[in-house]
Amino acid sequence: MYLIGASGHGKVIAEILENNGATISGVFDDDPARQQLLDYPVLGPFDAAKYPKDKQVIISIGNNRIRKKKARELDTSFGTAIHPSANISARSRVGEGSVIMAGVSINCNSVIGKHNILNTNCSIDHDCVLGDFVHVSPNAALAGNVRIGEGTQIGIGACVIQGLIIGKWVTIGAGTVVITDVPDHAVIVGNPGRIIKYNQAVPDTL
Ligand SMILES: CC(=O)SCCNC(=O)CCNC(=O)[C@H](O)C(C)(C)COP(=O)(O)OP(=O)(O)OC[C@H]1O[C@@H](n2cnc3c(N)ncnc32)[C@H](O)[C@@H]1OP(=O)(O)O
Repeated sequence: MYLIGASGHGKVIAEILENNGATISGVFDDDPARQQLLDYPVLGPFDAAKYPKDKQVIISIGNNRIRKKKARELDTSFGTAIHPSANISARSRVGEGSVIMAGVSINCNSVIGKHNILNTNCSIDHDCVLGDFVHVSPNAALAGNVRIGEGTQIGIGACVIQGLIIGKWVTIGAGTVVITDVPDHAVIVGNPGRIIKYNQAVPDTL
């Protein structure tokens, strides 16, 4: 597996892969200041043409927009990293490029999009549908039948009641209690959650 992104998020993914007995064949980052990720030297920017195509890639970048931009740029196949302690229903699906941290639960009939981050101990209940490039932060919880649009971040410890539709490129603040649908690009905080502003729109062509 190749990792693109040598930040703290990359460390967590590297450890998951190690736990699973996978081989990390290279770690890459565009930032020349990043020289090392755990025991792995950072090999500079990733150039897909230079590396064998038989190995898969995970984009280990926490920022949803940057992760999407990188995914669009790369003509390669993407792997997943799923911590052995994650509890994933056999009736749910996890898209390519997604990473599932320790203690995550995904209950039945849920669909997790591509390049998602399901962070430590988050809980995705039955029949949820998450778009691509979503990040559900540590200890956040989605009740049943929740839909999340592309690029949205659910903040640490936030919760979303059942049946809601959360738009794309939304930010749900830490600890927010979401009890109504949320429109695209909204930033919402508090209990009950209220919109405080809107994120800059992200073009579909990003
Ligand atoms: C492994 C990992 O590290 S995963 C990363 C997990 N990280 C997160 O979940 C972070 C989530 N981010 C937040 O909660 C942020 O506070 C955001 C994105 C909601 C807002 O950040 P900013 O855009 O910088 O807004 P800012 O800090 O200026 O706050 C704006 C107002 O909202 C309030 N506010 C911000 N966040 C919250 C929150 N989570 N709950 C309640 N109120 C909040 C602020 O107090 C401020 O109120 P005021 O205008 O009355 O002073």
